[in-house]
Amino acid sequence: MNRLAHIIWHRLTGLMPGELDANEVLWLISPHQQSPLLARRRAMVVVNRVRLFAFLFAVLTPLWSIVDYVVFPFPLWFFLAGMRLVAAGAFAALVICYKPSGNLLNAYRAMALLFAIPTVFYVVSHQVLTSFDLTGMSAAIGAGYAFLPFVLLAGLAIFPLTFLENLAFIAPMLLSQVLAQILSWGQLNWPSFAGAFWLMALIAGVANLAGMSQLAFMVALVRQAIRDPLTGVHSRRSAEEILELYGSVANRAETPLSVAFIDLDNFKSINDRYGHDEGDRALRRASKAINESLRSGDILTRWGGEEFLLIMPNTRLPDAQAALERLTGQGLGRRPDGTLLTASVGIAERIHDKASQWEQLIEIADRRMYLAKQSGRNRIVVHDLAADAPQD
Ligand SMILES: Nc1nc2c(ncn2[C@@H]2O[C@H](COP(=O)(O)OP(=O)(O)OP(=O)(O)O)[C@@H](O)[C@H]2O)c(=O)[nH]1
Repeated sequence: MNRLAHIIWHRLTGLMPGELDANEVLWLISPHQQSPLLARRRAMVVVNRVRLFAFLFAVLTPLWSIVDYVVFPFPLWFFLAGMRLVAAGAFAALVICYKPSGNLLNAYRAMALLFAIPTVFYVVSHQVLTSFDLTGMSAAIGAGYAFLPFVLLAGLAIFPLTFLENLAFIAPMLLSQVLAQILSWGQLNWPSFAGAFWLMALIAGVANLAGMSQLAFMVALVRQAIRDPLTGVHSRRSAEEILELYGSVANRAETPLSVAFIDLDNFKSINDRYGHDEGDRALRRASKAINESLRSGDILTRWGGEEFLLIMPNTRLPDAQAALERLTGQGLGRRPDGTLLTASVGIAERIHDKASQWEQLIEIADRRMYLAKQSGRNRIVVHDLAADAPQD
């Protein structure tokens, strides 16, 4: 049974573009536990697309009044033109007020507003149009208003969203379609309503798949951009982005943020004695050993060469020190001669070290790491005085 489930899962994930691993496939279902850098990039893309859409709607919505003017009786045109102006104003406000901040909640809000404006427009215009007895060309144009929900649902396809995020947007749109029909209960034509609703559900399904497929490509691209190719841990560039993100969150929420510089000891001798390839393998073993002892939420990055930077959000200095003692106590893998690979570590914490900028925090941790080296290596330094005892 387990094997069957494994085969099915394997086949399904094989359908996904971008060669996602099992964890990443789950990221297509729900935003929960997505990497903060992916969430940040997604939030930027979503807000930028909301603004593009809103700009197009702000221009096109009032322009359509010209067509309405030709085909509709004056009172109906007047009412619809007023609504179009209000909607265009709301779209323009979205373009002006929303800037991509990298915050996913902010991006959801922008999307909800983008979709709420035409949804309200649709529900109200549907009411008004059904109260007029339209014939000929005006009836044909009036019927065109009923396509708005279809356009909205199809528009979801341009956003890189997870399955559940898409559902959260699709459900209210389908519900408002039902609501619009119920409000005009008298004229309800059940077969045509059921047909239209079925078509909407199909479009929603296709848009959901399109959004997830965009997200899959984005996950693969972000992974390539943020990972160090040798060890697979975060690269220095992404470390700086993470520090920027976590630093500002910690400053705002007044929460602790610890960073640890982990510099492998006497690494040059591995290269010199056993060759560069053996050195690479030792680096991979070290990053694996550190990764395995991390708590979820801690982020390991390769700062350069044989130097790693561990970012520990919401962690006070004594807790960070205890975590690093546990880690270095086990050794960071083995050297080719079988002895333990050790490291010199410098730790700094935002509140304890009064560092409001992440650059200061890095500087302090780096200085302490050099103190650890000077004091004989294989030790952890958490203050600006030389350490006196090795780890083992
Ligand atoms: N194999 C391999 N070696 C690397 C890589 N990046 C940096 N190095 C090597 O790491 C070594 C770092 O040497 P040093 O800075 O002298 O430091 P160390 O020998 O670890 O000595 P201490 O830091 O003082 O304990 C150099 O020989 C670099 O060539 C890499 O990606 N692969």
